[in-house]
Amino acid sequence: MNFKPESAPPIVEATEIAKNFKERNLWSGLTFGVRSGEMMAVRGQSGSGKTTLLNCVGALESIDSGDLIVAGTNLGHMKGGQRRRFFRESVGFLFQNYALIESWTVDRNLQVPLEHSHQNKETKRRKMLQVLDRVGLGDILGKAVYSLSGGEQQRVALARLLLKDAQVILADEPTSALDDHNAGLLIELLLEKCETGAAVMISTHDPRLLVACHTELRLTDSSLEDTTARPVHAL
Ligand SMILES: Nc1ncnc2c1ncn2[C@@H]1O[C@H](COP(=O)(O)OP(=O)(O)OP(=O)(O)O)[C@@H](O)[C@H]1O
Repeated sequence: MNFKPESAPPIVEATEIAKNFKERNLWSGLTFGVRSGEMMAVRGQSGSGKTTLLNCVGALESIDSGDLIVAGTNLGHMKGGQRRRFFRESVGFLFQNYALIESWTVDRNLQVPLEHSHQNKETKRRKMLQVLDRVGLGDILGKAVYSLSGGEQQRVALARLLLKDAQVILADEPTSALDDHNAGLLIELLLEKCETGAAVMISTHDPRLLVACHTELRLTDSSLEDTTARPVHAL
């Protein structure tokens, strides 16, 4: 793919950021950047704070010190309501547990990213069917999410992500329930998001996904040893 690290503008800029839970320092001194068109893998053992880092970049949680600028906005200075708006407008998040509302239909879940769009009902329905098709699902708009398999639910979550025009895409272990075919599809779709200018950060151990990432950030659990993080330009 045509990723040009030097020429692309930074979308995520973290400088000496730290996160604590009570007396425990999860990570500190974390400095990295993710540029438009770049896909970064976030690695580290269980409990090293990968999900928390994605949550901070997505403004779902706050950092305790340092500067975190995402899509031109300094997240350190934001209050709760502003954070929620920032998340809604600028972030696409593929959650580990999919974050679909299980009692709702697929249609109602896919309406969420289109809520503030002025398109008419028929256009929205056509878009929803298009993204379902992209992830290999047919017209399942009327089905309740709880009636779908884990892999199908994960693909509905991916379809919802595709409907959102976000500058920052965050994905938490997105291939965990996917077979090789669907993992390949997910990688292809995330790289397409990169090509349209998004910055992508993925928490993953999956070698299928790691080889597709342009850069890598490693976290170590600071309760076990010193926290270090280093961006590695792998390609
Ligand atoms: N809101 C919270 N309050 C207190 N501790 C928390 C909170 N959120 C996460 N933690 C703790 O912070 C640590 C890091 O959690 P996190 O989920 O970010 O790690 P992770 O690297 O994504 O782990 P895994 O690979 O197992 O998903 C864990 O020990 C977790 O219990």
